[in-house]
Amino acid sequence: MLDVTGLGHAFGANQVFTDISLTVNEGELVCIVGPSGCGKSTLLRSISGLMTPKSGEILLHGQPVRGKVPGDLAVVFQDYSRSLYPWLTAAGNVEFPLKRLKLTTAERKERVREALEWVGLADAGKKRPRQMSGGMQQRVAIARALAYRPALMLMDEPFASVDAQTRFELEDLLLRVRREHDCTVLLVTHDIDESVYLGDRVVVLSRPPATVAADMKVELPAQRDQIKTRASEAFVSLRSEVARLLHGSGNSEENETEAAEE
Ligand SMILES: Nc1ncnc2c1ncn2[C@@H]1O[C@H](COP(=O)(O)OP(=O)(O)OP(=O)(O)O)[C@@H](O)[C@H]1O
Repeated sequence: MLDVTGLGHAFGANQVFTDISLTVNEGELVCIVGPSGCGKSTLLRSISGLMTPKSGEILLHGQPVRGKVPGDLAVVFQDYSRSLYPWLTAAGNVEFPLKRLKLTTAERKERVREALEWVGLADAGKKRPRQMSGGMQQRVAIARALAYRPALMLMDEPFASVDAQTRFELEDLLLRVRREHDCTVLLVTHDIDESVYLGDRVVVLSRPPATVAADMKVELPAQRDQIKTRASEAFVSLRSEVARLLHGSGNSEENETEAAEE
């Protein structure tokens, strides 16, 4: 569904990445991890058509994405406080992008109701962002993306701004919704454990100028559990491998500390 080939980008003299190639197949959840500054957000912005990279090609359903935002794509950013319209209710926020689609009012309302139900906010449709916790606001952002029914959902550190408990809940919510509704997801995270817990594959980027250091299949049962999965031998071994690759790429102190903890 998504084919990225030989992507390279520089901001002035700052070569961020060179020769990034990756694919995401229909129905897959692929996580990208990499050291700070290796261009993860730049890569997602390029795929979403918000910017044009200097070299390489991005094909979505075989069609090139070059500086135009594809219609069947949705993006969820880390910063929920800036991604929701504060003057709209939760339902209004979810409904807003649907106005671009050719739907009747009844169909639009039904999609909003359904998406809010998926994320456990069936009763919160009338609340405004300021009346909701951070975790609830991020659920609204996810509901908005899901209601749109994108062919591909891009998520840039979607759970980085919420507390640990909410993060676990939102991770499981993503896995459940994705299982039940067949979404294809490309998700960027700083968190090695999260990448292994969520991913069908983990793509590890090296430090800048970044390339793909590894593209690993996550051999864990599809049904995951925050306690059992994270304690399993397969999980521990995979996370060690990702940490080793990040460490091996000679990146930031943060990742070196993680690797040292193995
Ligand atoms: N609009 C811009 N203009 C100039 N430089 C930029 C711009 N956007 C990003 N950069 C630089 O490009 C590099 C990659 O940034 P990017 O945000 O894509 O990395 P990242 O891997 O997502 O980082 P982090 O993990 O810290 O969020 C950084 O050195 C950043 O300073």
